[in-house]
Amino acid sequence: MSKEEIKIPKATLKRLPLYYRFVDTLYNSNVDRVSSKELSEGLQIDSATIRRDFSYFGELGKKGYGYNVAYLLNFFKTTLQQDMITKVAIIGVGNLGTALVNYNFTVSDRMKIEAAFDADPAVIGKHIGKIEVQDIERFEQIIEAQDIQIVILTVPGTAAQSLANRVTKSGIKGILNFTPERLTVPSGVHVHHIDLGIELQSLIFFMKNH
Ligand SMILES: NC(=O)c1ccc[n+]([C@@H]2O[C@H](COP(=O)([O-])OP(=O)(O)OC[C@H]3O[C@@H](n4cnc5c(N)ncnc54)[C@H](O)[C@@H]3O)[C@@H](O)[C@H]2O)c1
Repeated sequence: MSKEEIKIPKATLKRLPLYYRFVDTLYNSNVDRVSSKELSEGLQIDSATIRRDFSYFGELGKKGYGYNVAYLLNFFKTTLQQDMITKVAIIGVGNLGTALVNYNFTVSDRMKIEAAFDADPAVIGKHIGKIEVQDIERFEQIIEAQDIQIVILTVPGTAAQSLANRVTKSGIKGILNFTPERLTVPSGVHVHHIDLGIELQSLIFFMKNH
């Protein structure tokens, strides 16, 4: 069966960047091979899950040999389309937005926040590193000119849905939503919701129960 015919579960896809980052670290430390047990210990994901995840991607390793790190790295890189630069815009340059623009994804030099927007005249025109905060009124014009593919929302929850409507109308197909608001978007648009509260809660749960 070809890779295209296999429906890879969302949970597996969400773990891909973790695998990528970990394998990249191994590669940079001159490690040649890694077993699913080592991956499991390093990533704190049980080895059965790792083996199942990897089984969706075909023959990535040999039994008893472990996985070839260079091969894995290349595979994850391609799968994550790391060889294409993904341009990201952020809307809402307050506490969280400023931190994210400053951070600008050290995991990869192929994903970049290239534009930032806000509605507050006190924030518009500010520079955060190389990024100048633009007036949200100019959103459509700028994302088209800069070929932006993903939008991060770090605005108050009350502004999130109307901005999501505007963002999807402009043709953006991916939103990373940090607001507490559950967004309704047209089909074909992907929304990932990040909630530190839920992450913490699940960490506490695992600490208590495992
Ligand atoms: N997901 C998480 O784990 C997490 C953690 C902290 C905060 N948050 C959420 O992230 C969001 C931002 O938090 P914050 O502390 O940075 O808030 P903040 O008030 O510091 O920043 C929000 C920014 O959005 C701007 N804004 C408001 N309406 C806008 C609009 N229509 N268009 C463009 N810009 C607009 C404001 O001018 C402000 O600069 C909130 O929704 C908060 O609940 C999420």
